[in-house]
Amino acid sequence: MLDNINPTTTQAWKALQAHFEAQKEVKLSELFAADADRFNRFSVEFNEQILLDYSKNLITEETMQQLVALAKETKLDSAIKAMFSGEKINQTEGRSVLHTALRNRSNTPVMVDGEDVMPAVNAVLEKMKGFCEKVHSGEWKGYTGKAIESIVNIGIGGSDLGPVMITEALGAYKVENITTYFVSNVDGTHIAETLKQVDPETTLFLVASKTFTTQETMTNAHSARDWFLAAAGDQAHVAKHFAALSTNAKSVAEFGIDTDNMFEFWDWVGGRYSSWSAIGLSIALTVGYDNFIELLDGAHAMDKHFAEAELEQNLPVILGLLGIWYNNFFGAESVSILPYDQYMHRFAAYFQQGDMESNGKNVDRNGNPVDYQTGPIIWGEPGTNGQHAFYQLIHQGTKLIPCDFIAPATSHNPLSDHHAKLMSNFFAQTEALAFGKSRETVEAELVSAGKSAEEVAELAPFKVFTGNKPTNSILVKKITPSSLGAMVAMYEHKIFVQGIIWNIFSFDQWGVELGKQLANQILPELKDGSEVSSHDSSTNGLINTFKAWS
Ligand SMILES: O=P(O)(O)OC[C@H]1O[C@](O)(CO)[C@@H](O)[C@@H]1O
Repeated sequence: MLDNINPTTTQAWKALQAHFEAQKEVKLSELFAADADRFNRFSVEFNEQILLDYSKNLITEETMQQLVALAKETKLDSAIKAMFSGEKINQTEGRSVLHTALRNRSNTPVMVDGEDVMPAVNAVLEKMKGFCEKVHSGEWKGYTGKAIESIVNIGIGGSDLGPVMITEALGAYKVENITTYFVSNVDGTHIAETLKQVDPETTLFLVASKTFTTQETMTNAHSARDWFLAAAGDQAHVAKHFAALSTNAKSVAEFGIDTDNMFEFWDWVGGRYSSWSAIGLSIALTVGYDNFIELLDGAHAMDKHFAEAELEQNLPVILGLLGIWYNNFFGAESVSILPYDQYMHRFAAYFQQGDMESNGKNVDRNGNPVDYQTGPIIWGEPGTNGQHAFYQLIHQGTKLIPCDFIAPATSHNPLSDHHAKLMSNFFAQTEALAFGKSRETVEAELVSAGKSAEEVAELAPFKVFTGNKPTNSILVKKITPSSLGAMVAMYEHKIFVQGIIWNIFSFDQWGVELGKQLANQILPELKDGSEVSSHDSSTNGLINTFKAWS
């Protein structure tokens, strides 16, 4: 059981509040001017792979000490132990939270209900390995004897976003002769457009669903099967073209997928934490099984760091605490994740679910409404595209938006000076956000551009950058399966840290249920043309207009 501590009642919270009042006007320019060693003081390196520079945050040593005190007072240490040891910390669903066991490469026993889960984890990995070997070697043949060329992963949420993000992020590692597609949206366009690109004789569908009941996924899976059977004819051919990644063997069999083609995982794997499980089969098929294992290795190294490093030196803890500083004391509403790496273009989208589905909660672990802010809004796009879209607001808007800038030191595509240009933007942006441009500098520039005194006075206010916008810089040596695994695990654990301190349950997602229930009620009402009157006037009006127009 997790401790149950309202963070706002702790000594540390009160101290942080007083500290915030005393230093909320602090200026990054002054902090840097006063301390030549600030970069060294506020940066941590992980395994010569990842450098987290958090010196461009609105913090002093005292801030960090008090934030760490908050983590200690809210019993983060014991919560970390509880998670890794398989305690049922997902209390509203009565489940352990063990995505860390899926990548437990040291293979030490992890117990759930008195049983070590590692033999089952390893058995599924072996099965994935064998399957990948057969598909990649061409030994696995479709119903006309041809090798597999296309993989279509059908899943949504955690059964889609992680595999999409990781296969894209590891684009440089893709195996030859396999093209992977992802279908998630129940909008028929998604599956229809995908099916136009593939050939039933050479396509393997992975139906990825923890529950195997999700409306979007099952609808797409049925349409894929219909399309396949229209070409293949015989139901017996399904076995060569459909595999299931699920916890629900019964529904997999009912769908008609041979359970030999089922890759199992368990209820102690949360959907949004499931890329490390059988849900990762699309990853292993796309980038190769060995690279999938390297991904797990990287995540495991971060797990060890999270479990063992001092809180003051612990990357996920530092990130989590900084997030709390802005979310709960500065009143920041969102966090932007900005990867300066085209391969990582879905990273922010992935952690939108990871973070917002985990920590978007308004009751605490007692079931009482919280009277403080919990999970932030997560958003972002790859740099430099974001610079030409929304950075204006980050630089000169009225909202405080803490940003995580992520970039690899080495590019997989060292084409002329592209990477130097990309990186110059990465460095420039955090510098500009931190230090801005003063009125004096703006005026001097306008004068030297030959503007009159009147023009200078007129234009200057619009060209001033106040600066003092906080950022983290995450410099990665190179985006490899291992460093990516470490980075994903780092963000996962950041979310954990914050959920513990906010005294909420991070591993359920009841908030997605109501919409599903109502959609199920509305669906039969759309079947005929009769007028609907069972809802509020807006919903009735929309449904009836839809019926009239469709
Ligand atoms: O893997 P499943 O069971 O199809 O669920 C898909 C997604 O739906 C959710 O339950 C709700 O969006 C997610 O948590 C999950 O990742």
